Amino acid sequence: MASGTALIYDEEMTTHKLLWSDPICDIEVPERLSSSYEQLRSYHLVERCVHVPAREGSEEEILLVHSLEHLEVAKSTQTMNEEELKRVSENYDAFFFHPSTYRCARLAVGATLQLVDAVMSGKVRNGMALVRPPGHHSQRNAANGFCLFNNVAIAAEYAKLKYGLQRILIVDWDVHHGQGTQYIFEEDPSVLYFSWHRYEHQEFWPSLKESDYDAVGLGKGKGFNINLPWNKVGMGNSDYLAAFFHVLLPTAFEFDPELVIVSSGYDSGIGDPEGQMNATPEVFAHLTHFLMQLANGKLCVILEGGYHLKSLGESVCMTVKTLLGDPVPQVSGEMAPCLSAVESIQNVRAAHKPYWKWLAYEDTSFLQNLSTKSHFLKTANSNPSTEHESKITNNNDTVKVDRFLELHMKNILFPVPPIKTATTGCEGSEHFLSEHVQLVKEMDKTEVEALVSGFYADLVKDNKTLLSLGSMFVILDKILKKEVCNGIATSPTAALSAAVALRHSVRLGFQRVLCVFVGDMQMIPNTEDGKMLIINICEKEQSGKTSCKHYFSLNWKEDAEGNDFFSAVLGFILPVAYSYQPNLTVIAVGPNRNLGISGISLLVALIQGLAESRIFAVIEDTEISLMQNVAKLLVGASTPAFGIYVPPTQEKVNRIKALRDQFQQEWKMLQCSVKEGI
Ligand SMILES: CC(O)(O)NCCCCNCCCN
Ligand SMILES: [Zn+2]
Repeated sequence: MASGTALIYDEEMTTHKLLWSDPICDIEVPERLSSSYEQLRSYHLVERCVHVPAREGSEEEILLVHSLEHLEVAKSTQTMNEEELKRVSENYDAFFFHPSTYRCARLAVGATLQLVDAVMSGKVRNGMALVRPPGHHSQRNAANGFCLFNNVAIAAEYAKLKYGLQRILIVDWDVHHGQGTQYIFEEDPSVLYFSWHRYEHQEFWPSLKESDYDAVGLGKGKGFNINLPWNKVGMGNSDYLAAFFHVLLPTAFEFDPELVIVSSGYDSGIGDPEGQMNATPEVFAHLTHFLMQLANGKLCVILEGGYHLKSLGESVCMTVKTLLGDPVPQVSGEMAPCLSAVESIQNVRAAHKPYWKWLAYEDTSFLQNLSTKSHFLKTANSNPSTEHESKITNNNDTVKVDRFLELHMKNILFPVPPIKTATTGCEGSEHFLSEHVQLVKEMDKTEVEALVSGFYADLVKDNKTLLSLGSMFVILDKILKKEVCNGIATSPTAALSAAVALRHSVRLGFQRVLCVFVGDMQMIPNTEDGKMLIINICEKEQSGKTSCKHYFSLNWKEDAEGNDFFSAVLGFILPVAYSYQPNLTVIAVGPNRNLGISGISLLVALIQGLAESRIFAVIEDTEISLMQNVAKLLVGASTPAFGIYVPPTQEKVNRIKALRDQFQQEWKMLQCSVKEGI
């Protein structure tokens, strides 16, 4: 199994720079690259990565996407003087040439391809390339928006050719629409292009009609181009996460890419003069973590934009930290997407309904047909309360943003726990022990009895249960003290152990404990006014207990053909969990589980984004192979395998929709449509 994270950086790419005054292009400065690299060094992240050198992209590789004419024009600029450079630059929208631009652009292409090779050859699992000039605006025959060659588009064509790939996902989280990439793959069903971008109803650059949500691709490519326009500035963490839960991730898992490439622009982050958005650097750790669950972890992150140096640097570090497998920091801010964001999410889901199975039963019926887009213009003048009040009044106040970020990042970059996973010497653990795993000693009986005496004492009869509780307490303590990141234990009665673990965690001081219980829960602890939130995934309604704000019973029967649990995890469990913002997650699998190992693995993999990846897993001791799968995921030893994708049935979609409709006011991350008339 490939491991390791590549970092590609060559300071020669800092020689390209603007030689004359141009208020549009003067933000694309060489320091974008050097200060990002310095930030990575200051957090000791460079030394943890595998260094892969850049190289020059060849002319042949550039011609995979660009015309010979475009290549020749670019090549001819190397020997031009400033006046000639200025004249050539004026042929393009927002581009500048320097005598070294051509060389730098070829290095940017080559660095990108080096990263694709390192990942596809298994030399590393994933990686990041810090490159400039960026690429996603450049087109077959034109430079545009600071971009000369389309690095990411060339990488996709290169990967198809060299590795015979048939499904590549490009995620473009830059705040500008990568229209170049869209044009290149518009008719190509083997490349799924997703972009969100500041749009403001076509007001914002590049102000194209084809950047709107109804540009779904052409011909055979229909459905493989996804545009999510942001029609207001000030979008934040919750808007970005909602876009992943309700648009990108369900589509990405159905598409099942063999490789994921990110057009990683950080001008969608707070403080950036171009984006004017509010998302804080740690959100990129979450976005990266989600994409690492696709394509067996094969993820190539390529720098695009990002013009506030401090915001850019912090976001780059959050991305690389996550690629390295570090715990994902708690995401800040109110977990409630704004009305405008939900509208855009609803529109793009409606536009793509004809092309994706996961959307087949989502009813977008009450939407008027898409031609009457004016229907949603009503929020163009919506009352400000439903939009995010922008934390930073104007992003141009760089010093103010620097200070905000200084404070904000202080309590985020916690020390990485020395050990990933603690476990007892339980059945089957010998298979995954490594330097990342710590065996915990048993607790002695009297100590356990003392701890359990408060409650459930009558339930704890036999020695075996007592001992399993003992090791559980030791693991929980280590997680609480942040000596380990997560832990796993087996139990003869997982339901009892989970209940005891929940009570113990609350008593130890965890304020919000999320418990996801798979199987027959037998006993349901009371959720103590919100200190716990329980999601029970069971085969049948628990006797009498109906769902309420802090207790959900989600009926689910594993599909015989494969894994149909994606819609439940992405459309319900994660939105509720992110709304709740737990500081500990307990995952328990009881007897007669109703989910396959791949469904449970998906749940464990995705839920690691919560509670700073603090997870305690307790598994019924009869489930040896499940235990090993979960343990490997917690250690980070294996890239996830989630089985054969099966779309949800109408009945299952309706069950999730019913829960969503019922609880979307309590847990606002569930929102993915605006009801008529409110
Ligand atoms: C890589 C990137 O997406 O960050 N390039 C952004 C280019 C912004 C150009 N702005 C032109 C404004 C004209 N009024
Ligand atoms: Zn951009």
